[in-house]
Amino acid sequence: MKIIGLMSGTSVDGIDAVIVDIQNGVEDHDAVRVNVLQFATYPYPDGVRERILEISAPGAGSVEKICHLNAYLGELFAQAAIRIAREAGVELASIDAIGSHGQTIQHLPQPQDESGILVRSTLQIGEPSIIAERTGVTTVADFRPRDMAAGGQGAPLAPYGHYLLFRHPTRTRIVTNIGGISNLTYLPAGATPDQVIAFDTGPGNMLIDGLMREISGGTRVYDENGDDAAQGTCDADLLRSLMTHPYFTSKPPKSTGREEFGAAYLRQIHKEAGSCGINNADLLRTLTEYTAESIVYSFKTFLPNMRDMLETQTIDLLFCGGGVRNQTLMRAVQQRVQPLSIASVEQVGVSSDALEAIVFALFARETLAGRPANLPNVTGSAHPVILGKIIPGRSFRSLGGVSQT
Ligand SMILES: Nc1ncnc2c1ncn2[C@@H]1O[C@H](COP(=O)(O)OP(=O)(O)OP(=O)(O)O)[C@@H](O)[C@H]1O
Ligand SMILES: CC(=O)N[C@H]1[C@@H]2OC[C@@H](O2)[C@@H](O)[C@@H]1O[C@H](C)C(=O)O
Repeated sequence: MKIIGLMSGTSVDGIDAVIVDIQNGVEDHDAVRVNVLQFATYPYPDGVRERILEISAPGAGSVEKICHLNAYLGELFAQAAIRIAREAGVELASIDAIGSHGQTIQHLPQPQDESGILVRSTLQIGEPSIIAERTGVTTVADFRPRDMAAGGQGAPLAPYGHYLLFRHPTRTRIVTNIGGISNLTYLPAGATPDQVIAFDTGPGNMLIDGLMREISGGTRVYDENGDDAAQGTCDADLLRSLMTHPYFTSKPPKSTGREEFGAAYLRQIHKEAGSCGINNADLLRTLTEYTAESIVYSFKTFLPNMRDMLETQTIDLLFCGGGVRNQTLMRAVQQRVQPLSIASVEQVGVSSDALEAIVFALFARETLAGRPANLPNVTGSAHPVILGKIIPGRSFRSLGGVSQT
């Protein structure tokens, strides 16, 4: 079956769109083989990123703006689906489903007490009704809230996709996605779903990107190849101080976002750096080392036998997401996991850039087949749940499936 996956992540750099062809029958989910027919990232039109960040910031988003952007992003996601199909030379009518993550504008996974009712919330926008209407294709979206309703963090969800795509009978693997936020999935050799450990490790490129925008007055949105950070020197005292952030020692299940590691946090870091007389180049290098340090700290703190496995090189460390292009960042990770050599997911045959969109294409299939795609031991939900909301397309048909437990 052919499915389109659509994703815009916490970097808010554009819409990742993929068309995958899944050869296996829908009942055969445990040995899924995904063939990527086409992948592209369609940048947001000018000014849209800023508008998304504005409505994501505390106190800044009016309900009108959110309501409008939900519909506008729905249009942009629909255009992305239509465009990727055209570029692949595939008729929309032959697409079985679209899985759309949408754009996270708020993620509040810590329960807030409302007179004894514990409320967790998360909001992804990019109206799926518009995607289904414009494409005629059954669209599955809004994957996170159901996991939250079952007591989970609603994130990270990709680990189930990582489990389907990367688990190995004899090799233990860690898949680390360095997007805006970084998240890892630990897959012990011969893993069963309940053995997967996964969580957000903290900042990915978010702080690096934020500082680059500031330094360049908005003309540069990331540190290309990590070249600027390579010119600076890490400030060991600031790095030590940053590593005292309570997120790192808090035990999984855990997930995070811009709320914790976004603009307000960067302002705080700036203040601290300023009072220590740290220049911009050194601050950029320090933030790059901080990102690497927090990722490797997570490996060593929360994953079993990590130190031994690094020593004996009996683990594959696979990286994906835009951060793999930042060579200074990847060198900083490499130095911290010696003697092991890190690799990209590309080395095991999966596109690093397309991976998150592929995962949401897979999730659409799981939902339409009536199968849960959350991992309760990862998100903390009370039980497995079928994720998402289904907007029927023109020739909607249920793929059958099992009832939820
Ligand atoms: N050539 C490059 N050099 C350095 N960094 C790069 C390069 N290309 C991309 N990046 C980084 O990767 C980021 C985008 O990564 P990605 O698309 O994986 O993030 P995302 O999917 O939006 O985030 P998340 O996974 O947190 O939802 C950019 O914002 C930038 O920081
Ligand atoms: C709330 C939200 O959108 N979280 C994203 C973000 O980007 C990376 C990390 O933080 C992860 O928790 C998640 O995305 C991936 C796709 C996930 O759910 O696994």
